[in-house]
Amino acid sequence: MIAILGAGKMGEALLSGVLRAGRRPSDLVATARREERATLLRERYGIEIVSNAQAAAKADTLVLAVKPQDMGALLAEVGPHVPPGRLVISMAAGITTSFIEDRLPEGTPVVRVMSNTPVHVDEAMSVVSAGAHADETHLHMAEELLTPVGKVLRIPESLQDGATALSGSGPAYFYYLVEAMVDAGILLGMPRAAALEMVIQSAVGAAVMLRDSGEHPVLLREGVTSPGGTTIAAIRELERHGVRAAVLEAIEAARNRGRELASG
Ligand SMILES: NC(=O)C1=CN([C@@H]2O[C@H](COP(=O)(O)OP(=O)(O)OC[C@H]3O[C@@H](n4cnc5c(N)ncnc54)[C@H](O)[C@@H]3O)[C@@H](O)[C@H]2O)C=CC1
Ligand SMILES: O=C(O)[C@@H]1CCC=N1
Repeated sequence: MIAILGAGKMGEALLSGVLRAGRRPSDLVATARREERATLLRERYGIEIVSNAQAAAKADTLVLAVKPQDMGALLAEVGPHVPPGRLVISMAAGITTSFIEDRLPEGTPVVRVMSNTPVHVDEAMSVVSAGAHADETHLHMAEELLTPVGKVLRIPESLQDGATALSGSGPAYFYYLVEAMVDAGILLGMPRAAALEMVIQSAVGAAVMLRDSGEHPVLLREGVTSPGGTTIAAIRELERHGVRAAVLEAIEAARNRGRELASG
């Protein structure tokens, strides 16, 4: 049995993905802080909503899906109820496996995961790292849980904060660019709906070519950039405004913020 502790946005997305992948609602339990949330999850997925202590006691795999700031309190609550040897999977940004291990019974296997919101459409990017007591079997169990909702990559834990900045937050950067491009369409006199459709389809087309062509992004961009044409006029402005440096600094700032989260 899998328990999702703190089934908010990410926890619910994983929960629904696991059910789409064919697990039965009776194989899952979840916990929620508010009663309305518990009722909604029960009605939407037909799963049992229990207390954190009950979930910790009955599940073989515990998925911790609360915000980093709530992790200390959650572990203090469930720590005494986790039987030895249970697999604990954390989805939280910044929280290290040692932070979790220190608050659970000695020897608890912990796998740290960073996923992203495309879990909703089975296109997530998830990265996994083993804690001190997690072995191949535990990594494999985490991968089995996450593979139905997208791609999974193993990385050393030292790269987890970087992965959080790159792929955990990644969808937000693309949405931000889409917003800005739609604004540009409005500036050029287009109706908002038309601008949105043009930008979204361009994003989808570009993403599919990136994923399926095997070409490096530089070559794909060169394919769009005609000598003396329109694209290079835009690229010159992006370069002049330092967009590449801004992206590097933004993602580094996200990585640094991740490092701060474990300390509260
Ligand atoms: N939103 C995102 O794009 C991503 C979030 N994450 C990570 O996933 C985790 C969850 O994030 P979200 O789903 O966005 O947050 P959220 O706020 O939607 O979900 C957390 C849920 O936990 C509940 N909760 C808090 N303490 C609890 C407790 N003691 N017992 C039971 N329930 C409790 C809250 O009421 C809330 O419903 C975070 O640690 C975040 O760093 C990871 C990747 C992407
Ligand atoms: O913004 C955040 O802290 C979370 C972690 C990765 C994406 N969202």
